[in-house]
Amino acid sequence: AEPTDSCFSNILMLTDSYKVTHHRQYPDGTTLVSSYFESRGGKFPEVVFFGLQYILKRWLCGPVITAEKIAEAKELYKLHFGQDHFNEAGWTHILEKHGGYLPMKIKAVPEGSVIPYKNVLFTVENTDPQVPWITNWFETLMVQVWYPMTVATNSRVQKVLIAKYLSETADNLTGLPFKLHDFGFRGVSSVETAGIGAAAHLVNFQGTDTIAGIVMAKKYYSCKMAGFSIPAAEHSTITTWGKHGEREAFKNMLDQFPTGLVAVVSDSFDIYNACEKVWGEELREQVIQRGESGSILVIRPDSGEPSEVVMKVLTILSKVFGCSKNSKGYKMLPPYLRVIQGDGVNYDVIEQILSRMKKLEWSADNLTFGSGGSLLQKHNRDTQKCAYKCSYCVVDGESRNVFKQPSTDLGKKSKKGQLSLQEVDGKIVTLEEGKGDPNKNLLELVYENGQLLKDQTLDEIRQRAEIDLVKQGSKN
Ligand SMILES: O=C1OCCC/C1=C\Nc1ccccc1
Repeated sequence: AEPTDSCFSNILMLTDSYKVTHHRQYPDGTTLVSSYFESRGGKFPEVVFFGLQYILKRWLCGPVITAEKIAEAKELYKLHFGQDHFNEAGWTHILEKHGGYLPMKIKAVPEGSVIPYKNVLFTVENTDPQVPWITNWFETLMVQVWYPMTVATNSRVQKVLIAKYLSETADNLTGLPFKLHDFGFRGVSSVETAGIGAAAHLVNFQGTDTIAGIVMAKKYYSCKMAGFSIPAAEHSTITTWGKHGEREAFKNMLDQFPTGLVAVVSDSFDIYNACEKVWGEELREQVIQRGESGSILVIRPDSGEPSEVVMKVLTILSKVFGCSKNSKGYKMLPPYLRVIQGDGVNYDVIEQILSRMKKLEWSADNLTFGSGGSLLQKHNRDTQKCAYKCSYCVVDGESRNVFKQPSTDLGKKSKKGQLSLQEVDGKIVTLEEGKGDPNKNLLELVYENGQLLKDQTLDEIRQRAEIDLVKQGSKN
């Protein structure tokens, strides 16, 4: 566990209140509770599993239980419930017998795996028969994996979409990793959310402005530099030059960043005038001359109906700077000029823009997208119906397959018995009631008794999550 200055450093207080009372609710003689996590369904038919390793490393590894934390929790729950419900004896047992390490075992599918929903993604069980209630104590923290998993899933679906249009209208897919840039830091609910959400996007892409994600990927996924960005203007660095200062402001951008890529938001007053008169006439020569060193100006609209604005900007720019046809016969701006659309972007808007560009014979390679709230925040646990349920237990030595099957919603039916994830006839399926072959279980032991047994890197995770580029390419 990392030295936290946060007030959330006592995991005895990082659970739902009702769970504090659950040790008294299991049948006497219960020695094992085994639970599992799945996406029961939802928006995307297959999910990218990502983010459990962060939760394990952040909260569950090492001697996380101490006498001080037990005392602090005991006091808090006495006030919270008005009675003594906190299981002081149980946690003291873990402290004394296990040195504060959690007697728990977790098997999970490798991170970055792309798994059809309705499949077990990880299983949890207690390793000390005296504390079976520990399995579901940590449901609260571990189910938060819904967030990075859903962000990675949604981000990947957009990668497949953009790859499709690139394979149809671009010379190659080289630019794909940078075609969806993370703009979401300010739009999420916390710095931690930004970190894990941005890291989830970086499973699929390499363009980000959410620095928290870089830090997260470095610290928890052994990735030295997970994402990249470029010098870019914001409205204040343009508008401070005055209503009639846009030319100076734009020229300053070219002067301050004479080589490489530079992005300039150009809609402060009139994006079309900015493209035609300022970039296209007043600064035209400098833009072209800059291109001689391979440098690129990225013009950024930031308002208006996205597909209409992008098309008008492309049309104006091609009029003043010219354009050529690529190997697929689609129009390309000169190599020193590109466009980035970062306003109102989501899956449907990307589809709308790229299909309209294709119809008007423009290559998708002219454009990059930025996405914020839709990429990192516009999700909830129900988007992929993520749930954690007990499927197996042992009471007085007797094994029991456990399940729920609500007559009022069979979609909430849970899996029974000991589960394993296996490939059967090329399909990934979940085998229930102990029917799986332990040697073919895709779930791997990642955590046992406070130790992380598998330390996965972002690099390997990216490979696992890679989309089928060949299939995309072959579509043209
Ligand atoms: O507009 C924004 O909102 C908030 C996040 C950053 C941001 C823009 N950044 C950027 C980076 C690279 C090229 C162009 C823009």
